[in-house]
Amino acid sequence: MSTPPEHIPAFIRLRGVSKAYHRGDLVVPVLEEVNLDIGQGTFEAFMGPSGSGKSTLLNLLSGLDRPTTGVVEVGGRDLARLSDQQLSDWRAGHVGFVFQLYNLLPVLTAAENVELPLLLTPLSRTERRDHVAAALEVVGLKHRVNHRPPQMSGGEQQRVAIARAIVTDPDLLIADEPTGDLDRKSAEQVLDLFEELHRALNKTLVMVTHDPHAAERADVVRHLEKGALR
Ligand SMILES: Nc1ncnc2c1ncn2[C@@H]1O[C@H](COP(=O)(O)OP(=O)(O)OP(=O)(O)O)[C@@H](O)[C@H]1O
Repeated sequence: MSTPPEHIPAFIRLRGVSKAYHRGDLVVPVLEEVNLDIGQGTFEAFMGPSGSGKSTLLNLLSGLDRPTTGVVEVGGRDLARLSDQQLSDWRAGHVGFVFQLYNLLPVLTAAENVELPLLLTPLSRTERRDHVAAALEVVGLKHRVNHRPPQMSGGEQQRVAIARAIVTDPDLLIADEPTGDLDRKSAEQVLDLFEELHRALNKTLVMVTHDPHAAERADVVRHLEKGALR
Protein backbone atom coordinates (compact mmCIF):
# COMPACT_ATOMS: atom_id res chain seq x y z
CA MET A 1 0.00 0.00 0.00
CA SER A 2 1.41 3.42 -0.83
CA THR A 3 1.97 6.02 1.91
CA PRO A 4 -0.80 8.66 2.10
CA PRO A 5 0.54 11.93 0.58
CA GLU A 6 0.11 13.85 3.87
CA HIS A 7 2.67 11.54 5.53
CA ILE A 8 5.37 12.01 2.94
CA PRO A 9 7.98 14.67 3.81
CA ALA A 10 7.64 17.81 1.69
CA PHE A 11 10.07 17.98 -1.20
CA ILE A 12 8.65 21.25 -2.51
CA ARG A 13 7.47 23.92 -0.05
CA LEU A 14 5.85 27.18 -1.06
CA ARG A 15 5.01 29.73 1.62
CA GLY A 16 3.13 32.96 0.94
CA VAL A 17 4.12 32.88 -2.72
CA SER A 18 2.79 35.71 -4.87
CA LYS A 19 3.70 36.64 -8.40
CA ALA A 20 2.79 39.75 -10.33
CA TYR A 21 3.83 40.70 -13.84
CA HIS A 22 4.38 44.27 -14.98
CA ARG A 23 2.78 45.46 -18.20
CA GLY A 24 4.02 48.99 -18.63
CA ASP A 25 2.78 50.84 -15.54
CA LEU A 26 0.22 48.15 -14.84
CA VAL A 27 0.90 45.50 -12.18
CA VAL A 28 -0.94 42.27 -12.99
CA PRO A 29 -1.23 39.92 -9.99
CA VAL A 30 -1.15 36.28 -11.14
CA LEU A 31 -0.53 34.18 -8.00
CA GLU A 32 -1.61 35.31 -4.55
CA GLU A 33 -0.34 33.92 -1.26
CA VAL A 34 0.08 30.33 -2.39
CA ASN A 35 1.03 27.82 0.33
CA LEU A 36 1.84 24.35 -0.89
CA ASP A 37 3.66 21.16 0.15
CA ILE A 38 4.48 18.53 -2.45
CA GLY A 39 5.77 15.24 -1.05
CA GLN A 40 9.00 13.56 -2.16
CA GLY A 41 8.26 11.06 -4.93
CA THR A 42 4.61 12.01 -5.42
CA PHE A 43 2.81 12.63 -8.68
CA GLU A 44 0.71 15.80 -8.53
CA ALA A 45 -1.56 17.32 -11.14
CA PHE A 46 -2.63 20.96 -11.32
CA MET A 47 -5.80 21.89 -13.14
CA GLY A 48 -7.58 25.20 -13.61
CA PRO A 49 -8.98 27.56 -16.21
CA SER A 50 -6.76 29.21 -18.78
CA GLY A 51 -4.93 32.15 -17.21
CA SER A 52 -5.34 30.89 -13.62
CA GLY A 53 -1.57 30.81 -13.13
CA LYS A 54 -0.66 27.13 -13.65
CA SER A 55 2.37 27.69 -15.87
CA THR A 56 3.49 30.56 -13.66
CA LEU A 57 3.40 28.20 -10.67
CA LEU A 58 5.41 25.55 -12.55
CA ASN A 59 8.00 28.19 -13.48
CA LEU A 60 8.39 29.16 -9.82
CA LEU A 61 8.73 25.68 -8.36
CA SER A 62 11.21 24.66 -11.05
CA GLY A 63 13.36 27.76 -10.59
CA LEU A 64 12.68 29.13 -14.08
CA ASP A 65 11.31 32.31 -12.51
CA ARG A 66 11.34 33.96 -9.09
CA PRO A 67 8.31 34.94 -6.98
CA THR A 68 7.51 38.60 -6.28
CA THR A 69 7.20 37.66 -2.59
CA GLY A 70 7.29 34.44 -0.58
CA VAL A 71 9.54 31.40 -0.24
CA VAL A 72 10.08 28.52 -2.66
CA GLU A 73 12.06 25.61 -1.23
CA VAL A 74 12.93 22.48 -3.19
CA GLY A 75 14.77 19.58 -1.56
CA GLY A 76 15.48 21.82 1.46
CA ARG A 77 17.05 24.53 -0.75
CA ASP A 78 15.66 28.07 -0.64
CA LEU A 79 15.79 28.99 -4.35
CA ALA A 80 15.88 32.73 -3.53
CA ARG A 81 19.35 32.26 -2.03
CA LEU A 82 20.79 31.05 -5.34
CA SER A 83 22.31 33.47 -7.86
CA ASP A 84 21.03 33.24 -11.44
CA GLN A 85 24.03 31.05 -12.38
CA GLN A 86 23.57 28.79 -9.34
CA LEU A 87 19.86 28.50 -10.13
CA SER A 88 20.61 27.54 -13.71
CA ASP A 89 23.16 24.90 -12.53
CA TRP A 90 20.66 23.61 -9.98
CA ARG A 91 17.97 23.26 -12.66
CA ALA A 92 20.34 21.43 -14.99
CA GLY A 93 21.12 18.86 -12.27
CA HIS A 94 17.78 18.49 -10.53
CA VAL A 95 14.88 19.28 -12.87
CA GLY A 96 13.66 17.65 -16.09
CA PHE A 97 11.11 19.45 -18.28
CA VAL A 98 8.44 18.01 -20.58
CA PHE A 99 6.36 20.37 -22.75
CA GLN A 100 3.14 20.03 -24.73
CA LEU A 101 4.86 20.36 -28.13
CA TYR A 102 7.91 18.24 -27.21
CA ASN A 103 10.46 20.99 -28.11
CA LEU A 104 12.79 18.58 -29.91
CA LEU A 105 15.29 19.80 -32.50
CA PRO A 106 14.05 18.41 -35.85
CA VAL A 107 17.50 18.12 -37.44
CA LEU A 108 18.92 15.96 -34.65
CA THR A 109 18.30 12.23 -34.16
CA ALA A 110 16.41 10.95 -31.11
CA ALA A 111 19.74 10.02 -29.47
CA GLU A 112 21.25 13.45 -30.22
CA ASN A 113 18.20 15.23 -28.79
CA VAL A 114 18.38 13.15 -25.61
CA GLU A 115 22.11 13.80 -25.31
CA LEU A 116 21.71 17.62 -25.32
CA PRO A 117 21.43 18.18 -21.52
CA LEU A 118 24.52 15.98 -21.01
CA LEU A 119 26.70 18.24 -23.15
CA LEU A 120 26.74 20.62 -20.16
CA THR A 121 28.13 17.91 -17.85
CA PRO A 122 31.70 16.57 -17.47
CA LEU A 123 30.64 13.10 -18.71
CA SER A 124 32.81 11.49 -21.41
CA ARG A 125 31.39 10.67 -24.84
CA THR A 126 31.09 6.98 -23.95
CA GLU A 127 29.35 7.77 -20.66
CA ARG A 128 26.97 10.11 -22.47
CA ARG A 129 26.17 7.40 -25.03
CA ASP A 130 25.44 4.89 -22.23
CA HIS A 131 23.14 7.35 -20.40
CA VAL A 132 21.29 8.16 -23.64
CA ALA A 133 20.81 4.44 -24.42
CA ALA A 134 19.50 3.81 -20.89
CA ALA A 135 17.04 6.74 -21.07
CA LEU A 136 15.74 5.67 -24.50
CA GLU A 137 15.32 2.14 -23.16
CA VAL A 138 13.24 3.41 -20.19
CA VAL A 139 10.82 5.09 -22.60
CA GLY A 140 10.70 2.03 -24.89
CA LEU A 141 12.41 3.67 -27.87
CA LYS A 142 15.70 1.82 -28.23
CA HIS A 143 14.69 1.02 -31.81
CA ARG A 144 14.26 4.71 -32.71
CA VAL A 145 17.75 5.94 -31.74
CA ASN A 146 18.62 7.22 -35.21
CA HIS A 147 15.21 8.54 -36.21
CA ARG A 148 14.62 12.27 -36.43
CA PRO A 149 11.49 13.89 -34.91
CA PRO A 150 9.69 14.37 -38.28
CA GLN A 151 9.98 10.57 -38.81
CA MET A 152 8.26 9.81 -35.49
CA SER A 153 4.65 9.95 -34.24
CA GLY A 154 3.63 12.57 -31.66
CA GLY A 155 3.61 9.91 -28.95
CA GLU A 156 7.12 8.78 -29.86
CA GLN A 157 8.36 12.36 -29.93
CA GLN A 158 6.94 12.97 -26.47
CA ARG A 159 8.67 9.83 -25.21
CA VAL A 160 11.97 11.10 -26.67
CA ALA A 161 11.31 14.36 -24.83
CA ILE A 162 10.77 12.38 -21.61
CA ALA A 163 14.04 10.51 -22.21
CA ARG A 164 15.74 13.91 -22.59
CA ALA A 165 14.10 15.07 -19.33
CA ILE A 166 15.33 12.04 -17.34
CA VAL A 167 18.77 11.54 -18.89
CA THR A 168 20.44 13.66 -16.19
CA ASP A 169 18.60 11.65 -13.49
CA PRO A 170 16.75 14.68 -12.01
CA ASP A 171 14.72 14.38 -8.75
CA LEU A 172 11.93 16.56 -10.13
CA LEU A 173 10.01 16.25 -13.38
CA ILE A 174 7.88 19.16 -14.56
CA ALA A 175 5.33 18.51 -17.28
CA ASP A 176 3.24 21.31 -18.80
CA GLU A 177 0.26 19.80 -20.71
CA PRO A 178 2.31 16.73 -21.72
CA THR A 179 -0.66 14.96 -23.35
CA GLY A 180 -2.32 18.07 -24.80
CA ASP A 181 -1.29 17.26 -28.37
CA LEU A 182 -1.62 13.46 -28.26
CA ASP A 183 -4.35 10.96 -29.17
CA ARG A 184 -5.80 8.90 -26.29
CA LYS A 185 -3.56 5.84 -26.82
CA SER A 186 -0.31 7.85 -26.97
CA ALA A 187 -1.46 9.92 -24.00
CA GLU A 188 -2.03 6.74 -21.96
CA GLN A 189 1.49 5.53 -22.86
CA VAL A 190 2.99 8.81 -21.68
CA LEU A 191 0.97 8.63 -18.44
CA ASP A 192 2.01 4.97 -17.89
CA LEU A 193 5.58 6.13 -18.22
CA PHE A 194 5.07 8.94 -15.70
CA GLU A 195 3.56 6.51 -13.21
CA GLU A 196 6.51 4.18 -13.66
CA LEU A 197 9.03 7.00 -13.25
CA HIS A 198 7.59 8.16 -9.97
CA ARG A 199 6.85 4.64 -8.61
CA ALA A 200 10.01 2.80 -9.68
CA LEU A 201 12.51 5.67 -9.71
CA ASN A 202 10.94 7.84 -6.98
CA LYS A 203 10.81 10.96 -9.13
CA THR A 204 8.63 13.81 -7.90
CA LEU A 205 6.37 14.68 -10.80
CA VAL A 206 4.35 17.87 -11.17
CA MET A 207 2.03 18.07 -14.15
CA VAL A 208 -0.26 20.79 -15.42
CA THR A 209 -3.17 19.45 -17.45
CA HIS A 210 -6.62 20.30 -18.77
CA ASP A 211 -7.31 16.60 -19.30
CA PRO A 212 -9.30 14.93 -16.50
CA HIS A 213 -8.09 11.45 -17.67
CA ALA A 214 -4.49 12.59 -17.23
CA ALA A 215 -5.20 14.18 -13.84
CA GLU A 216 -6.83 10.95 -12.64
CA ARG A 217 -3.47 9.21 -12.87
CA ALA A 218 -1.87 11.54 -10.30
CA ASP A 219 -1.75 10.87 -6.52
CA VAL A 220 -2.98 14.38 -5.80
CA VAL A 221 -5.04 16.77 -7.97
CA ARG A 222 -5.07 20.48 -7.10
CA HIS A 223 -7.14 23.24 -8.60
CA LEU A 224 -5.99 26.78 -9.27
CA GLU A 225 -8.52 29.54 -9.73
CA LYS A 226 -7.59 33.17 -10.27
CA GLY A 227 -4.14 32.63 -8.82
CA ALA A 228 -5.18 30.78 -5.66
CA LEU A 229 -5.39 27.08 -4.76
CA ARG A 230 -8.96 25.91 -4.13
N1 LIG B 1 5.76 36.96 -18.81
C1 LIG B 1 4.54 37.45 -18.59
N2 LIG B 1 4.31 38.78 -18.63
C2 LIG B 1 3.07 39.29 -18.40
N3 LIG B 1 1.99 38.53 -18.13
C3 LIG B 1 2.16 37.21 -18.08
C4 LIG B 1 3.42 36.59 -18.31
N4 LIG B 1 3.27 35.24 -18.20
C5 LIG B 1 1.97 35.03 -17.90
N5 LIG B 1 1.30 36.21 -17.82
C6 LIG B 1 -0.13 36.37 -17.49
O1 LIG B 1 -0.37 35.70 -16.27
C7 LIG B 1 -1.64 35.03 -16.29
C8 LIG B 1 -1.44 33.55 -15.95
O2 LIG B 1 -0.69 32.93 -16.98
P1 LIG B 1 -0.29 31.39 -16.93
O3 LIG B 1 0.41 31.08 -18.22
O4 LIG B 1 0.42 31.09 -15.67
O5 LIG B 1 -1.74 30.70 -16.87
P2 LIG B 1 -2.16 29.21 -17.15
O6 LIG B 1 -3.13 28.85 -16.06
O7 LIG B 1 -0.96 28.34 -17.31
O8 LIG B 1 -2.94 29.33 -18.53
P3 LIG B 1 -3.08 28.31 -19.77
O9 LIG B 1 -3.90 27.16 -19.28
O10 LIG B 1 -3.81 29.14 -20.80
O11 LIG B 1 -1.68 27.93 -20.21
C9 LIG B 1 -2.22 35.28 -17.67
O12 LIG B 1 -3.13 36.35 -17.56
C10 LIG B 1 -1.04 35.68 -18.51
O13 LIG B 1 -1.41 36.57 -19.54
